[in-house]
Amino acid sequence: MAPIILAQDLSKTYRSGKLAVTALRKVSFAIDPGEFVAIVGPSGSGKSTLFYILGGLTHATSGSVCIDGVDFATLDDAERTKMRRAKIGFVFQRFNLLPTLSAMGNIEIAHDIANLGSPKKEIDRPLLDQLTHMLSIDGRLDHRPNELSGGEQQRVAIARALITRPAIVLADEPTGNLDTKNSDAVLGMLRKSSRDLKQTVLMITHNLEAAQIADRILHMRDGEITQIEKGRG
Ligand SMILES: Nc1ncnc2c1ncn2[C@@H]1O[C@H](COP(=O)(O)OP(=O)(O)OP(=O)(O)O)[C@@H](O)[C@H]1O
Repeated sequence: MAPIILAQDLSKTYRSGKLAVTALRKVSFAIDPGEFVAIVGPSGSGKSTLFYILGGLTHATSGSVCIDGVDFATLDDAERTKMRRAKIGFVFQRFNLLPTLSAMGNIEIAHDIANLGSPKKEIDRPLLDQLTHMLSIDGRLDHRPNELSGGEQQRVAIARALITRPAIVLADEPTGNLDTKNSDAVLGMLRKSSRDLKQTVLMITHNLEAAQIADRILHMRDGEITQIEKGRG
């Protein structure tokens, strides 16, 4: 099976004037389609840097990233943006929903953005129904983010990430702002999306216990992967 994410010798050095901070040092790994992988590590170990590079939001200093067989380095900025919209769904710690749109509007706009520049395509209604039901937000779709709990907002953000059937969902501390109950629900949904929808999920977290829900756990320290552990899955 060809990997959906292939990272080879990724290094990143941030420079400002004479100062240089190396955040990643020759990081390599491969992730299979449908796998749920957690990346854990202490603050400053390079997790967010890796997230931004895999999401095509910043460049590596050296090394390569292939997403679904396409090497980022072969794309110009416009092509990379297009690929990011089509292939990657993002879930952030702060939910990042648009405050003036309803939950439904937030999900629909992700579909519209992913299809920008392509012939108009209707939203996938059966998938929308499945996701909103799975995430127990079907009764909340008319509400704006400020009328939803943190857990509900994050579940809307997950529906928004999954509605485009991205090759990968990248989640950066998705439970960082949630209490235990909502955190368990969100982790459960990410687990379910990998198991039932065959969705590849890469989740960054500080929380070693949360990481156990993954199939595999990559431990980072000082910009390197120091250990690969099997999760409970
Ligand atoms: N824009 C930047 N300019 C300079 N140094 C940076 C920049 N971004 C990150 N760093 C440095 O790179 C290293 C890795 O940071 P990174 O944010 O990737 O770690 P992290 O594991 O995500 O940390 P946290 O869990 O605290 O978010 C740190 O030493 C950090 O100070």
